Amino acid sequence: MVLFNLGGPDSPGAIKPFLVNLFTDPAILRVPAFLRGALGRFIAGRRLKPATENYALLGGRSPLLELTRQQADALEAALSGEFEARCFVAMRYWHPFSAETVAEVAAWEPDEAVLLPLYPQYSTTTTGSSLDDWQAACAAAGLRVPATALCCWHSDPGFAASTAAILRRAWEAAREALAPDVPLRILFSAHGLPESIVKRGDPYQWQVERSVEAVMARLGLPGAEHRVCYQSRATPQTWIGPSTEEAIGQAARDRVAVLVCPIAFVSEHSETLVELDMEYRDLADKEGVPGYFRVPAQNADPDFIAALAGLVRQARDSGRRLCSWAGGRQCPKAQSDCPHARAAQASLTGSPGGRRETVPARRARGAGIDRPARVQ
Ligand SMILES: C=CC1=C(C)c2cc3[nH]c(cc4nc(cc5[nH]c(cc1n2)c(C)c5CCC(=O)O)C(CCC(=O)O)=C4C)c(C)c3C=C
Ligand SMILES: [Fe+2]
Ligand SMILES: [Fe+2]
Repeated sequence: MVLFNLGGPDSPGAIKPFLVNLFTDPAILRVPAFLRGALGRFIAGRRLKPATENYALLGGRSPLLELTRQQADALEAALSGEFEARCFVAMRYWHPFSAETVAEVAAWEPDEAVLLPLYPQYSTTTTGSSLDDWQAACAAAGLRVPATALCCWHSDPGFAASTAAILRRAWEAAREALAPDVPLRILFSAHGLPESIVKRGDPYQWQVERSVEAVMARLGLPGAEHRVCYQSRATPQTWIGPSTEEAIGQAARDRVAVLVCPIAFVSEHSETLVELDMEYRDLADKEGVPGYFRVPAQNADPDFIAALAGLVRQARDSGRRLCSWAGGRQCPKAQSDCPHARAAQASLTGSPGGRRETVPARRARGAGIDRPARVQ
């Protein structure tokens, strides 16, 4: 298995190159290639001060890698009795980059790979970018291994149930802390996206809404009031809304307390620990919201890890059905399975799928896993 996430700086000196990597990604900065380098570095420079201040509050570094490694270890342990599996981590904008992880994977010589982006909802800016990067790193290293990518698991029952259980515990703690006559509203806060990206067909917002429905259906609190909102606007363009700040302002006007539940992040990092726990809490105090509570991210919660293990089992049983967002079409609502389970199969496996081929079989026909060139 390979778990993908965005990555975060591991020291104050890493913040600038991390931001440059992020803002020069063509999936994030959609301008002609000849402009992207200079413009991306300019935007990264503008973001450096606030990002540095945020990471300083976390000791100068992001906890994301450590928490993702804990998830990887827990997932490996959860599947250990069933098949020989190792779980690797690849980050998009800071170490370990895909190229580094491809080298590790190649050295282990697996029969097959399950690619599991730790983004429940598909966005071209996250899952799409990570899988493209992985594919490019595999091609550069000559790694050919049958791979299944789990691209959209926004409504997976295990994900929804484990999230609902964590939310339920937080709801009960919040209710105990509040006076009985103060209403409590759940704010599902997802990372925002520029509106233009959604208009061009990115299914992320639609999938966020499906996740919220799936969690609410399992929460066991009929009538609990909830809203969806979007945080972490990082550029001056129009982003999808309402923003989490607006939702907090509305809660103040409605005189209701809020329980903020991250719905697009499955680990703690700067956008939960700083933005949600510090900035938005301060805003809620300032606006006079009668109570502010936050649902913890899943991290290595055992039920969540069991859900990931279920996804991996499903992927292995699927006959290597690949799922990749190709062509910018919206997920058709009627389709319960992932709607873009087509084109990437050939590109990731080098074959149109079908029976799994083992490492010895590939070697026998001279097409074994090539050892990658030295990784930078
Ligand atoms: C145009 C900019 C950005 C888009 C689009 C975007 C989408 C997006 N991001 C996540 C999850 C994470 N983002 C993280 C950090 C981060 N993201 C942006 C910008 C965009 N993200 C910036 C500039 C940063 C750096 C931090 C900062 O400057 O505030 C992180 C990791 C942070 C950490 O502490 O490790 C995650 C995770 C999602 C899910 C998403 C779209 C769906
Ligand atoms: Fe998909
Ligand atoms: Fe982000």
